[in-house]
Amino acid sequence: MQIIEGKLALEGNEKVAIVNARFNHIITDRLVEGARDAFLRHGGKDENLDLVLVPGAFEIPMALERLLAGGKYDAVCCVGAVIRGATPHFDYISAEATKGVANVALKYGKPVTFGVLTVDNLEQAIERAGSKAGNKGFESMVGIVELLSLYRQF
Ligand SMILES: Nc1c(NC[C@H](O)[C@H](O)[C@H](O)CO)[nH]c(=O)[nH]c1=O
Ligand SMILES: CC(=O)[C@@H](O)COP(=O)(O)O
Repeated sequence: MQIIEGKLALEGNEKVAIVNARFNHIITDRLVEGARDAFLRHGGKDENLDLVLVPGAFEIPMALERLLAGGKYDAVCCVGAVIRGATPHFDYISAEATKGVANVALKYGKPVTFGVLTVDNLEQAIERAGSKAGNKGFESMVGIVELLSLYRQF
């Protein structure tokens, strides 16, 4: 049986964008740090990494669409933090961000990962932004590294 999988190493010439939602930036800034760390530690060059800032998670899909349509980037890592409040707003923002990113990714066939936290409270967000539950930004960029290697094979 042939197993086709990506390597956890960049070639060094890949151009990648991070789309970050500023909302809850106390959290999302940490996700960006994790994503950048992963990119550099897996062979990426800092001059090949761009950070695109949008107001909130709801705006991530449109920024993703414009970045991929422009053809400048080999992959896009999306990060954000949607934290449940007192109203159903959380459900709408989370759903639209998730489905929007998925739909755009399928349209362009380039590596896109979803590192947007959708959590019930700030403590859960902190745990996933560089503490006891890891860093979702780092994890999402590792996914980009793997997909860039994988998609070269087919
Ligand atoms: N409550 C959160 C938001 N809300 C803002 C929306 O994402 C959007 O920017 C606004 O509705 C204007 O279109 N965004 C997050 O990223 N996280 C939240 O917890
Ligand atoms: C995810 C959100 O939009 C949330 O932060 C909004 O809080 P609230 O539901 O209390 O207005």
